Amino acid sequence: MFVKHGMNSQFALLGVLGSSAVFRRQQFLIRTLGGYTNQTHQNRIQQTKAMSGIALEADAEHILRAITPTLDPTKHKGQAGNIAIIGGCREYTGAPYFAAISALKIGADLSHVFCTKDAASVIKSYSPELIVHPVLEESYSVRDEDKLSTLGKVLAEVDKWMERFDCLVVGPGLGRDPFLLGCVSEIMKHARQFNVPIVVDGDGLFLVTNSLDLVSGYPLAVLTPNINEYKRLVQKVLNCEVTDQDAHEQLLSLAKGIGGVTILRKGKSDLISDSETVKSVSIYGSPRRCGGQGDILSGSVAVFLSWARQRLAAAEGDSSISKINPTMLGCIAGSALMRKAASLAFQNKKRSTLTSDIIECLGRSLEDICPAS
Ligand SMILES: NC(=O)C1=CN([C@@H]2O[C@H](COP(=O)(O)OP(=O)(O)OC[C@H]3O[C@@H](n4cnc5c(N)ncnc54)[C@H](O)[C@@H]3O)[C@@H](O)[C@H]2O)[C@@H](O)CC1
Ligand SMILES: Nc1ncnc2c1ncn2[C@@H]1O[C@H](COP(=O)(O)OP(=O)(O)OP(=O)(O)O)[C@@H](O)[C@H]1O
Ligand SMILES: [Mg+2]
Repeated sequence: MFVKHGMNSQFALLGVLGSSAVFRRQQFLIRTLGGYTNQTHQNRIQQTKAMSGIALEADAEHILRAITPTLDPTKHKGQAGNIAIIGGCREYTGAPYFAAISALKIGADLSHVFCTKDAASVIKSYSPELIVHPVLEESYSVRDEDKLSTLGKVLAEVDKWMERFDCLVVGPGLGRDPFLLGCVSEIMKHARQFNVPIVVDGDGLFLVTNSLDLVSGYPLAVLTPNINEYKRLVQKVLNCEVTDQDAHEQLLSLAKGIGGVTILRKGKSDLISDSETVKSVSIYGSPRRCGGQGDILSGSVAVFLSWARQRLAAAEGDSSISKINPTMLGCIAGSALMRKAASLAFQNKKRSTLTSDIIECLGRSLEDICPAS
């Protein structure tokens, strides 16, 4: 994992900061993100603004530049990210594919999909780039007396890989089969034990809304609800209806109510909160609402969250940025890139824009903001 590969010693840190490109990125971070340290005066001002409903547009392009790693010939495979999607069942094979391929297109080195057997061969046939594990089982394929041993096998398969993952994305195209969701709950508990960040989307949010303990109090959990998923979360946790008038306060309360997880509320503007602060991403975007855009977002957030953790680990010991929350950075960067790619794709394809067209624009969108060389 990044943090393991990260250079922890003081000597290494000086080496990192000595490189002018990296130093400039650190300065970006300090300038644009210092406000995330909830003890700072600036943040208290931001908090007050958030409470009064003023939009706090994130400086998303600066964040993208600050956390995107340079392409360095000394790096080896895996250091730019090893992402795993837990999703894909009989009904849905597109969603896990979209999330996994987006992670690669942005710059992750490896992208895995853990799905049901039915879904695996279909997903493999979409792309040879993905590493597909046909390990999950739905109720219809397991006899009651075999359920315990099947759960053990599923966990053993995922655990073999867990330590190597920089982030899990739980939920794209997962379905809602009770036995399958039970297995995924256990996978999430193991991920927490290994301190692996978890982005929860799609049917993962259906699971989590009914079992909040799976993420509650885990600072490396990110929830990315759409309009329906957000409504269900608000009803369950806050016991009220969604409000757009006090959207910031409600999001803060929701993130606090789930023990400080980070929530990215998708919509016309994406609103992001880690229970301490609220940021919005409104730049770019597309009027097309084709299915699958949220899956691109979840794969993107996983990559940027991993890169943000790596960047912050490299600056370990620098008190000015040590309290910056990597989950906020990952969400802001993922949201901005997804919206820029959607906007570019729409310029070309207009009404016929599809999720695959947006995925094709991810590389150029990042290149425009943060050139590879
Ligand atoms: N091409 C694909 O494979 C795509 C798959 N998707 C996946 O589709 C799943 C649902 O996402 P949505 O954004 O549509 O979710 P929403 O919650 O926005 O809407 C789903 C609708 O279907 C109902 N529903 C879904 N599953 C049900 C079940 N088992 N029993 C009863 N009602 C059920 C819900 O109540 C709701 O009305 C997710 O796993 C998501 O990742 C989407 O990401 C879109 C693209
Ligand atoms: N009205 C809008 N204007 C601009 N962008 C939007 C709008 N609504 C959503 N988006 C963007 O589209 C992306 C996906 O959001 P959406 O609400 O479609 O997710 P979803 O329903 O989970 O998608 P999926 O079909 O993949 O499940 C988000 O990054 C969000 O920024
Ligand atoms: Mg979705």
